Amino acid sequence: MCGIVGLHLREPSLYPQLGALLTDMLGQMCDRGPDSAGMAIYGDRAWSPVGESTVSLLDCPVPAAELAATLSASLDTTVTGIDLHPTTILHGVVGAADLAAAVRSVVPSVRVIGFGDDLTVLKGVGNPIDLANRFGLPSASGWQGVAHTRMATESAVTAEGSHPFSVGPDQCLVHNGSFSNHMSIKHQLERDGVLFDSANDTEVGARFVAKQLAEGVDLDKALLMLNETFDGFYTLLVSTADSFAVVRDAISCKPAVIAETDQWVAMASEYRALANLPGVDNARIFEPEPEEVYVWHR
Ligand SMILES: NC(=O)CC[C@H](N)C(=O)O
Repeated sequence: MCGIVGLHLREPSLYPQLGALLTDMLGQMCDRGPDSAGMAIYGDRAWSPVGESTVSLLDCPVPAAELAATLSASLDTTVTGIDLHPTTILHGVVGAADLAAAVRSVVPSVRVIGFGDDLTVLKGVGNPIDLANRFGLPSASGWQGVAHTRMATESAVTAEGSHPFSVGPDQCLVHNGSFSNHMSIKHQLERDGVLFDSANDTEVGARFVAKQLAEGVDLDKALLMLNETFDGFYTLLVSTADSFAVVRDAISCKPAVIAETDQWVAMASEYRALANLPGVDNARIFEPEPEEVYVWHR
């Protein structure tokens, strides 16, 4: 199983409702992955203020305020820290990659689970709705959000094994299914210098896409390349700083439904997660075709 939900808002008047809408969608998918979950929000101005970058961390051994004070001194700018156990969020007027590098030099054991100009990633072990409420997801705002409930197939039930995998700037990938040739692709990526954080098969897909994007390949092409390279079962939802994309394998046994209106584009593993969205009765609703790449841009 595993449950995927995602919402790309076109209508700015809906931005304040993003977190509430996404929480409702996530709640419908709890039974597809009740043990751990994760979510990514683009554009929440408390977590990702305009003009600042944001870095999301997992299992940070230092209180957020203490780490922020240390980083503020070393980077000579104001860094703000927010504790959302087991996730920590930091934001400041410094490049996202520089902030992440500074964090790693202060706390080498920490795991960076997301970084960018607009993106906050939150992950944990436990009931997905309990986690969402603990993180404050229902009151989050923004223009795009993704959430995932995990039923582990390829690695242990841990916070770092939960999705989204966010390994490039403002990028996220969530997956329902399992890749069957991920170890050989992982070894090839490692030979190319790519480093991994977990034993999870989905991380290999995320690293593969991030590598293509870093090399200047566009998202459509990167997902076509993923189709050509990865075997196994997958429905993937991939998001970037300006895009929202869905792709499935050739057999497409992992469910997916897309709904689209003038105000939003939404995707979920099952229709019931879309049923409460405003205006869904007038949405264009369809199941994505096998090996077809669907991309919407902001
Ligand atoms: N049930 C799933 O879809 C699992 C997704 C992925 N293979 C994982 O282990 O995290």
